Amino acid sequence: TQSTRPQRMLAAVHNNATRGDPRSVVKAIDQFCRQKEWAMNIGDEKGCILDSVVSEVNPAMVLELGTYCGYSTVRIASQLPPHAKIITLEFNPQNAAVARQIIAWAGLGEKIKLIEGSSGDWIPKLKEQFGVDTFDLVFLDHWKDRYLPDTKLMEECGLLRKGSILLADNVICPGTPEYLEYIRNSPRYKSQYFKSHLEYTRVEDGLEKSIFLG
Ligand SMILES: O=c1[nH]cnc2c(O)cc(-c3ccc(F)cc3)c(-c3ccc(F)cc3)c12
Ligand SMILES: [Mg+2]
Repeated sequence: TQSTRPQRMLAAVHNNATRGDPRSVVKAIDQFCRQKEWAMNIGDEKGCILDSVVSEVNPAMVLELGTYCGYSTVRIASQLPPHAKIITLEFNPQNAAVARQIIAWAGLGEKIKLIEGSSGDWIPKLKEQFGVDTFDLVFLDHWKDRYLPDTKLMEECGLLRKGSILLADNVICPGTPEYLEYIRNSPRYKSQYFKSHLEYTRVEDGLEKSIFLG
């Protein structure tokens, strides 16, 4: 039967990355996406901006909305201090199955909790189910129409504290106009735009970094 793109990406990781070496997993995926098949990982150019935000925040608790195949999950987790954790939500079971194997290959299973399901369902359950207090960093990379409702949901569920950082992918391509309008005009956030390009292309895209002011 026909393989899927995520399955071919996983094969590229098994064939080209060293087990237990997260940077080689990231490199193998970027190589696959540049040379073989485009895929919607954040990629290396926006990935470097992600890396700099992660190292600046040095988070103990991270929430990622949208795992896909685990590229950014691995990229973030490889930079976390010991005992720090990332919870990542993925809606698509096929993507989640591939992400679990890519995360395992990178050797980061201890730092990463992958939850299958919708962000709207799971965000209200994170405190009771996983003993989460607040998140130091949230990476929004799931579905453009969910960025704003999920941000409001995180506020309502008390998952953000003064100083929590939200980093949102794709605010230009495909674009998240309602989210940008809210976050840039709300007195409860201070935002900054990082201009970049859509992964593996020359199309403009960017990341929006926002600090929750409480
Ligand atoms: O959905 C996305 N979630 C998280 N990151 C994404 C990303 O980094 C890129 C894209 C993207 C795909 C194709 C294209 F031409 C331009 C942008 C998408 C996306 C957008 C609309 C779609 F219909 C399906 C995928 C996502
Ligand atoms: Mg994205």
